[in-house]
Amino acid sequence: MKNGVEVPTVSSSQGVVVRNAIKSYGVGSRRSTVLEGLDMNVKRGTIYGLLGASGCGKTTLLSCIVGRRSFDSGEVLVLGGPPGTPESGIPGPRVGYMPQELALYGEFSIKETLQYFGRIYKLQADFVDAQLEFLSKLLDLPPGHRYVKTLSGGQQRRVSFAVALFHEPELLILDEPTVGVDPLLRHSIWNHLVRQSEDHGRTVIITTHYIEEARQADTIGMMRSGRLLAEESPENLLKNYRLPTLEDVFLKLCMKDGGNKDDGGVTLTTSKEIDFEASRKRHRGGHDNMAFNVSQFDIVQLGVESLDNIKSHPGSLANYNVPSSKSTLPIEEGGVVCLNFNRYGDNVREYNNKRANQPQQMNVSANQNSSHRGKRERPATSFQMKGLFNVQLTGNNVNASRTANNIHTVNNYDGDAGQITTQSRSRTFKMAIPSTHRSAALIHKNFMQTFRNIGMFLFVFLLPALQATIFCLAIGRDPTFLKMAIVNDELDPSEGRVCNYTTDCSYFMYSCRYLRFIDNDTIIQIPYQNLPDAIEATKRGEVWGVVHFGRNFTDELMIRQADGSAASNETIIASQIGVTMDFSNQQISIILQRRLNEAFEDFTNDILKACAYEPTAGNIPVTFLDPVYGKKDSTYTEFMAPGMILTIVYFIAVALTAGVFISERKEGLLDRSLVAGVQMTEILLAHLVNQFTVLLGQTALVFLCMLAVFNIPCQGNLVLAVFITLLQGLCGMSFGLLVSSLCDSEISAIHLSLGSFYPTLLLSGIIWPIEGMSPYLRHFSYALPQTYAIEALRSVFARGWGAELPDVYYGILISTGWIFVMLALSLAVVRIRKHTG
Ligand SMILES: Nc1ncnc2c1ncn2[C@@H]1O[C@H](COP(=O)(O)OP(=O)(O)OP(=O)(O)O)[C@@H](O)[C@H]1O
Repeated sequence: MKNGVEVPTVSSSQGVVVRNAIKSYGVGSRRSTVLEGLDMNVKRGTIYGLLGASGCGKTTLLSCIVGRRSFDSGEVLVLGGPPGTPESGIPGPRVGYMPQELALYGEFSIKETLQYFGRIYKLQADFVDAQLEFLSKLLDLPPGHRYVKTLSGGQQRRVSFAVALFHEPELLILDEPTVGVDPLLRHSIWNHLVRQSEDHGRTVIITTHYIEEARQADTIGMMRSGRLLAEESPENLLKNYRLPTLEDVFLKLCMKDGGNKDDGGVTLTTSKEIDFEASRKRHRGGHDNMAFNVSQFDIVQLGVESLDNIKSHPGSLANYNVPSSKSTLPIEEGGVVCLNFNRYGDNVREYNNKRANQPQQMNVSANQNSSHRGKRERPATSFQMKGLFNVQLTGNNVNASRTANNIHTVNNYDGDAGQITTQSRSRTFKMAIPSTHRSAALIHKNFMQTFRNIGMFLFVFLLPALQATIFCLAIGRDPTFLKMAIVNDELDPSEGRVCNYTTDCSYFMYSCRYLRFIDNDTIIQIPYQNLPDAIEATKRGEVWGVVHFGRNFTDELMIRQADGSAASNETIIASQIGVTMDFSNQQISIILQRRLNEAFEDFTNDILKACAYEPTAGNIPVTFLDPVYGKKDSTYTEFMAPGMILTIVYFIAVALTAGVFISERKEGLLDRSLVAGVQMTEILLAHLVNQFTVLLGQTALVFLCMLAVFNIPCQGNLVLAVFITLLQGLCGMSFGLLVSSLCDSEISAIHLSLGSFYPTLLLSGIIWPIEGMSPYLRHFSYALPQTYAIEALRSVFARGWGAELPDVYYGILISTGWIFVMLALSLAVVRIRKHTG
């Protein structure tokens, strides 16, 4: 017992052992317990049928067995070790997992699907082909070239089943494989499973809703409300309860359980099959003759006394069937004694060092019984270990048991790197070195997925350039063809209100001369007879405003010029051009004001020139000389362009990354890949390669569009500008990953992404200068992932600055910092959710 929890006893015949498993979902008041102290024993080489009503916790249990979730408390040993440790071989090719979801890539053909998993398992091509042929017949699969997405639901489930079977794993975990399969095929599937267990010693755990088909299982676990009501052979269940069908037995058990939940009246079986007592006695007696053999992947704990014996009698290792002279670990038919030092960590290190220096070798070969229809490599189950000695001491007794929690150190063989690494078994973060073949398989798969749907690919690839084009066409240009009412009381009605003017130095019809300088592209002049009508038209929204000239405008303007500062109020009023505007649209009002003022400046310049004066003498004395950076007439488009480039690239990366990961998780593909031994780092790496390649193309097109087509000026180093953009793309990918780790569905991911889109857009200085914000908000804004990056890109574009200046390198540093922060947050969320959901 440990902390009141019974320590699972491991024997060579046990495939899966679960003890006192408790699992809840949710937190606080929403917390609900799904598994309530469940015990389970699955013998090796047998079929275990897990039966139970929908929602009783079968899938939860299986996902904990394959290591995709973890129990709140309790123990699980799979193939001799807790999931996630090298002893269990999970994740890895020793297990074949069929989740409840289809877990298939719709764009792949059946053959490509098996080839992909073949690459993950590093299987040889001829083996994959042979298996495809065999399983096609067995499962009545459609031709291999058929795309998964074009198959019927039942056919897709059979392909999913084939994926779990085809690498011939030691342990098959099948979550409702026979759903949607016709009775004939169900029969042949069960026959196959029986052959697998009987002829090849494979262990099968299968859940099904068809209770009667489970008669072919060796053991049946009847589950209800997170507990096993019975765990027996079908024959015993029928015999013990004297009922004709398993369904009747299950019903009876449920009724009994409903009446008295604490006493189901069912005895659960436990297996304690290795008896080391005799060996222990011999061992205590004389230190000499202790000898025991263990079968494959048994974990043996040795007591302190045993270690003392080993230390004081180096030769006594021979007594554990370890001939020290040959420096070979005890192996019998692929069995391995895995000795774990726990309290004696130093001794382990010392001992391991010694062993490592010796040219010892241990061949660990799993699945000796399994047949091989073709040649294949088994990266995790057939390998050579050099100097692996891992001895655990838990007390004075030699026993054959271990717990998940009291093993703090396990030795891990990295098949690809060819190294044994010591790592913590506790819930600490561990970073695995990506394997080349799995990474290559994932990258290949990602590219196939990307290019298979060419229409979608082109849309995604061209989308940023399309958005950039739309931005340049729609944003920042001056409004044109704005209607203004012109009421000119200088015109003579008797002469038909004709607007004549001269271009010489004469004082004649200045109103018409002024109107001539109004930019016709911006303002359309609509003549009105009188001021009230024009004002009414403005109120009705027919024009943006009224330009009004008094009856004696030219004369009064002359008097005003002549009188200078002595001009009377009446003269000033009579000489003004009265403009009454609809100011409801700020941008339009600003542009109208600017154009009317520019027209007046041009008008005075024209008269002064005609009268042989210096034309600019009439201008206001504030003069803007040549700018240090930028152009005097730079547009709003140029101001916004850097922010738009980064926003487009950032949010496309967010959407793509979040979309890929959420759909992979929802469809069960992530679970299937991870159980197959794929590391999260490899999935990330493959996505990075794929996404980054697309990002490079997208960035090139966006820059081409902005700079070459729409002439947005870039004064600085183009490579630096591209680098900042790519960093923001990576930042977006990291945020997408965080979104996918937080959200269960695409809808919630869209909400979160959109929820972050507008604050980012508004707070990052894309639309409006940061300097316009309150000082407090400005601090917050600068902490966002895009603000400094936008400033940096703007400085490169408009000022031509390099990475040595703070405005630029802050952008680079803060983007990089955010990438790491968001990656770390994603991993933290993934780990928390593994334990809570
Ligand atoms: N991620 C989760 N968060 C909260 N509750 C969950 C989660 N996953 C499962 N549950 C709940 O846990 C209970 C057991 O679910 P589980 O999927 O293990 O049942 P099951 O026996 O496999 O059902 P079925 O036969 O229908 O697949 C159900 O009530 C389910 O709603």
